[in-house]
Amino acid sequence: MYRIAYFGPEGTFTEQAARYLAGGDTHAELVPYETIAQAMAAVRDGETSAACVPVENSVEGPVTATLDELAEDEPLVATAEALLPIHFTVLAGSGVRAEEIGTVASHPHALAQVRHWLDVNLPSARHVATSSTAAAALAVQQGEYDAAVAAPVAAERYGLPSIATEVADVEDARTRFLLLTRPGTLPEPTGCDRTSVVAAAANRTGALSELLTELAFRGINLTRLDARPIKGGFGEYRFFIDFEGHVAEPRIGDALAALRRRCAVRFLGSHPRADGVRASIQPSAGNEDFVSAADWVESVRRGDTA
Ligand SMILES: O=C(O)C(=O)C[C@]1(C(=O)O)C=C[C@@H](O)C=C1
Repeated sequence: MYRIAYFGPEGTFTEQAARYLAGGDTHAELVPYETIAQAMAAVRDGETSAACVPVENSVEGPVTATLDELAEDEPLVATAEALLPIHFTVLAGSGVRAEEIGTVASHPHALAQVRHWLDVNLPSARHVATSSTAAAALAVQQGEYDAAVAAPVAAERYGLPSIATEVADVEDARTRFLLLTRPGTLPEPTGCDRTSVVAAAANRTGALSELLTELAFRGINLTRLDARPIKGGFGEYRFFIDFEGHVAEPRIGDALAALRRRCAVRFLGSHPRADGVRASIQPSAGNEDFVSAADWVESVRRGDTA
């Protein structure tokens, strides 16, 4: 049985992403964990084969708990990703009328995505952060709070009436989710891939710029750059860098080796992009250019300088 841990409880957006990523695998068992750290520990400990967690949202940016967990402990790699449109449903406790709502609970990322809507529609409600959107729905069901901002599936799951649907301050808001496994066989390159690393750039002038220049020199397009503090070293950061391409490609392998020469790098995976965008290749920076240049160096070494 293929077991996938996910950031739960039941009814989170992450559960929807995990179902999508499980695809047609009817043998996949989805197992909820209360925190992102616990879902990732489950795959590290071998309790599950994979973990599904959110990594970035188009409105609120990185999911820092996921980034920090990826940089620490046993390495995990992303083998697939999902991109979900994010529209919220506002759920009220049974018998609670909209004008009586004094508390509204949700995951901080969700509250941030509907701040304007809440200011206009529930101006006197106090915002309460919960571990996930579904945890907020559960708390409302148990009478702890008056309302929750949650995924549409949570209404049915927790039997709560919705007072508003399709709620989102920013149209087209999306969250990207990763399917993480212990390191092993990589997915095949498709031409529309994303590679992720975390690099501990030295704390000195130009260190980050040198890393980015290695990628720029090879015509590699970045898709994300986030800095997270290294705990216990005030002012020291590690950099999460996502870029187009797959480690199996010569140009990406060359870039990774260059990053590795400069600082400690943890590889976080190469996998197909959910949006299907093809990697842009700059003139003289294609895989065949890297291969033929390396062949030429080999021929020079053999004494064949023609
Ligand atoms: O709480 C949930 O439902 C989640 O799956 C987490 C999460 C997030 O971390 O961004 C996922 C999607 C939404 O953007 C809001 C919350």
